[in-house]
Amino acid sequence: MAPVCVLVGAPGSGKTTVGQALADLLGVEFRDTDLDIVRLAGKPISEIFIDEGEEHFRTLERAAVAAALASCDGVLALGGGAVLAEENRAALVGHPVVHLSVELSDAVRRVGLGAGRPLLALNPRATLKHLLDQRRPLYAEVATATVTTDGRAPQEIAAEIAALLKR
Ligand SMILES: Nc1ncnc2c1ncn2[C@@H]1O[C@H](COP(=O)(O)OP(=O)(O)O)[C@@H](O)[C@H]1O
Ligand SMILES: O=C(O)C1=C[C@@H](OP(=O)(O)O)[C@@H](O)[C@H](O)C1
Ligand SMILES: [Mg+2]
Repeated sequence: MAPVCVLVGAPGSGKTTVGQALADLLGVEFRDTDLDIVRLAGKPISEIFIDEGEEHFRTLERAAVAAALASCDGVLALGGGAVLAEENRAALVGHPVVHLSVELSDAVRRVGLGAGRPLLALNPRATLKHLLDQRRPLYAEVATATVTTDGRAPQEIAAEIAALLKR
């Protein structure tokens, strides 16, 4: 069992939204490692960061990525920081991985004040700029395809990915 598509990209690139739209379009399961972590921990990600810290969240995330890659046969969205771990990047080799690319202005507009995203709680724009600079090479490293999301509707992006997967 393996996902038909794994979505990676920065916070606000639309992994969760486009992932759900793509799963609906393909008639397959939608899985999101953030939702798996929240369900297992029994609390929101912001509370995991407050109570146990980011390192603990990353440990839960590595386990969630490994479990989802082994058990999901639909569309799988990862959290934006999953690619930071070498273990996760290695686990993605051989899977169809789509990088949803987003420029700073659209990402800022979409995440707003960063509600629910603890890393963006303090200064969303500056933090997102830093995250994008740091992570763009990592998203590119794991991706087998890149799809631009700026100024485009989730349905349109999902349709482009569906067409890519048919090739
Ligand atoms: N292509 C898009 N155009 C406009 N808004 C979008 C788009 N994709 C996502 N959004 C909105 O941006 C916010 C973040 O989207 P989300 O899917 O949670 O991103 P991610 O999972 O990559 O962090 C949500 O409010 C969502 O409705
Ligand atoms: O970029 C990150 O490090 C994070 C992104 C979030 O997911 P989204 O990319 O779906 O917002 C979530 O996993 C957590 O808040 C950490
Ligand atoms: Mg998400």
